[in-house]
Amino acid sequence: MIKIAPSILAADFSKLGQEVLEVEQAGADWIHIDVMDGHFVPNISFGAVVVDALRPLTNLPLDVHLMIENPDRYIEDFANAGADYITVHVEAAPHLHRTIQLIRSLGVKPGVVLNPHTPVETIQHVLEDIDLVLFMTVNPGFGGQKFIHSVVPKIEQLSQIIRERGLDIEIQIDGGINEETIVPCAKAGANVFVAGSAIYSQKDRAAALQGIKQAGEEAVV
Ligand SMILES: O=C(CO)[C@@H](O)[C@H](O)COP(=O)(O)O
Ligand SMILES: [Fe+2]
Repeated sequence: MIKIAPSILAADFSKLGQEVLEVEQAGADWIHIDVMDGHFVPNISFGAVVVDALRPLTNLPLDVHLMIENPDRYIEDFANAGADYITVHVEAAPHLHRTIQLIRSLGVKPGVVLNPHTPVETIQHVLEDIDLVLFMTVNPGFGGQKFIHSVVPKIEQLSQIIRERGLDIEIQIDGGINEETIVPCAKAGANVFVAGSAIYSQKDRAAALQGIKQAGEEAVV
């Protein structure tokens, strides 16, 4: 089953609640929340107060993508704010088991994120401990960037490892996802897709979201 997680980074922040409800009605499966600190990535977005504000509005899973240094310092804030998934970059988490255990101990599903050039081998020792792997298909920091195709073999590599080890891990893709780019990723085994500009920049967000989802579902039949 293909899940779509609209990224609110591309939404109109002056009416964020409405923007979330609109994609929920359009059939969104999760809400993707991009947290940027201006250090790990060259951009600043928002913090846990936004998760806290959105939590009462929707029952959809809130998927928090932390693009920050020292993620351990802020994980409790995001858990208390109501995050369902918290994903941390392996490039920013040198004590990865500790970080994953912290997320799990707070009742939140842990995930790890790989930048486009970071090898799958870097997470092979934590796969038994996580619920989600997020492959970046752009360099993190901004919405609206071009999809990097050379990530697709990494998705295939992880899918094979997951099959061999009999694990239950969601494979999420983030960056430049649209009706075309979802196809090779879904074929490679990914099942959760973040889409920011491809949904929020469209007048008919419902048609955009459903078009992307349908393209993903058709790719795997
Ligand atoms: O994490 C990030 C960017 O760092 C993403 O979640 C973007 O927000 C996705 O935007 P599009 O590439 O779909 O416009
Ligand atoms: Fe993201």
